[in-house]
Amino acid sequence: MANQRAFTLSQISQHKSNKNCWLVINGRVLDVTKFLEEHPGGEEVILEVAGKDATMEFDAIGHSKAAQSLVLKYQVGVLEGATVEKVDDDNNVVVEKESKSKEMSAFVIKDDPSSKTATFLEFFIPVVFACVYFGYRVITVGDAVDY
Ligand code: HEM
Repeated sequence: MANQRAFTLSQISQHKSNKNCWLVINGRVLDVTKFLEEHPGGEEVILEVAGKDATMEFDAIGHSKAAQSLVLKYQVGVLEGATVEKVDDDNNVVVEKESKSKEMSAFVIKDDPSSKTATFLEFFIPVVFACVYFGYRVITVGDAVDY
């Protein structure tokens, strides 16, 4: 599991050289020192945002899904106060079981006894009317038949 230690922006701003380079992307604090030389976009662009929140710059490039997954590899913590989405190994956002059940509760039909009575009446009243109507028809049609 990725490191969840919380850092403030002022702590992160202490790491902005090519020997010690941190930045924030989507609330994740990344130590990208070892990645600088490997970065396909060059180390200069990263050094320009070193020690800062680089989410806007990162998103503006339209980094591939592979690049977004690579971000997780360099995570050393989270930005204090930020909400970080949990992701699985394929970088898909993981929906927490707790929040799932909260969403689902909107669709749960409460076990309310008064709603059971209402359902029963909704079914029973039309049946009674149908029986009365057919009974009436049988009697009146029977009367009308001329033997
Ligand atoms: C840990 C953070 C980062 C990772 C893992 C990363 C990864 C990558 C990768 C894999 C590519 C190749 C293209 C792609 O697959 O999208 C790329 C390209 C690039 N990245 Fe990053 N990147 C990071 C941060 C940044 C930041 C903060 C900036 C800008 C301030 C930036 C600017 C660029 C640019 C300009 C390119 C070249 C795009 C092109 O040639 O079309 N990257 N990056």
